[in-house]
Amino acid sequence: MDKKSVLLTGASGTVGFEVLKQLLNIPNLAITIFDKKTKNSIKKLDGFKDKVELIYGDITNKNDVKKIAANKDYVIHLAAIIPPVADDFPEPAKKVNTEGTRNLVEMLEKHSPNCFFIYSSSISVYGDRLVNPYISVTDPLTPSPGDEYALTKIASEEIVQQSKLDWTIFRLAAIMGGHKMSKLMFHQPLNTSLEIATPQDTARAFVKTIGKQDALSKRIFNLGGGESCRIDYEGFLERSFEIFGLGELSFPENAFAEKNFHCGFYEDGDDLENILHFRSHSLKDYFEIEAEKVSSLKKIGASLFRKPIKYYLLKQSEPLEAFKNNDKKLKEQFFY
Ligand SMILES: O=c1ccn([C@@H]2O[C@H](COP(=O)(O)OP(=O)(O)O[C@H]3O[C@H](CO)[C@@H](O)[C@H](O)[C@H]3O)[C@@H](O)[C@H]2O)c(=O)[nH]1
Repeated sequence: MDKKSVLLTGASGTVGFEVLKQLLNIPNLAITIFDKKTKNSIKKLDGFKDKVELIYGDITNKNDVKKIAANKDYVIHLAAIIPPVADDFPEPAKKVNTEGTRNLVEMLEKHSPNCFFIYSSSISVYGDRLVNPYISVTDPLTPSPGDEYALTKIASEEIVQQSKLDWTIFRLAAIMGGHKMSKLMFHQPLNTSLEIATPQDTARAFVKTIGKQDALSKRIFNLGGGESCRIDYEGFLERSFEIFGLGELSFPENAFAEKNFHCGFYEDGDDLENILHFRSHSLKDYFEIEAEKVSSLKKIGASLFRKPIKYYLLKQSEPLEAFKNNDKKLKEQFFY
């Protein structure tokens, strides 16, 4: 059998690193990985040097991208700046997410015109779906105000769809596991309908695109964990706090936003599952995996320092800050 050649960008990321590990289990693949050179990427990727072609570089730099663009059969493009950084620094996010995608697409059009381009977009493109949480790919793209990241993903989707390459786009649901807790936890309204997917299942979808080009070609899919991965955000946080030893979810009124975030249930999420069969985790599995990561010592520590930890978390709540400062604009953004 012919050796197929795969390029993976963003290989040290939460999803990317899982993709890398799974790609290595597939026979007859020549794998090239590309990532920004950082302490984290060096730590995670250098050990794979003898198994893959490892190239560090800047996705926005034409010379760097030229080095990885030739003779590829599959390109899994994950390199991106994600929230909260993307929303705090919209210009770099636009440059990396949108212009980086344009750069990569243009180089591939020249040097690998027959490759299959697999792009990772996000559920954030649908915006606030509190009222109508069942989401389909044909729904309007109406990002929440201030969601700069979603705008970069919408612009990139357009670049991909208008390219001369063959492509597929996956709009990723809430990927849970592997990300650090951030101020974003307070941007999500507690009554949000949440469908998660683990990084492992998400990665499996990307890896299983290999050999499935015909079924995926020029189509956009919602990628989520399915019915067994659904919960409301409050329930999700309650169980997470329990696992970490943080006790009850006891935050004051106005700590959490009431609107203008994203997430929902993917009504047509089974379309991708029926083609790729990538799901293996339910919510129960997710919580078990997370619980295993928390050592008894960590859990005891968290129970002892529950109060200061929650105080520290609460300090990051922008909705509460907006309320306290009576910041009209932000209050309108976060509350009814
Ligand atoms: O200029 C940059 C900035 C980031 N990266 C890399 O991009 C990856 C991003 O990973 P991470 O921040 O962990 O994001 P994930 O949660 O894995 O994000 C995945 O899922 C998102 C949707 O949930 C998509 O938007 C992203 O493209 C996709 O990588 C990492 O390897 C970064 O080093 C670059 O290569 N160049």
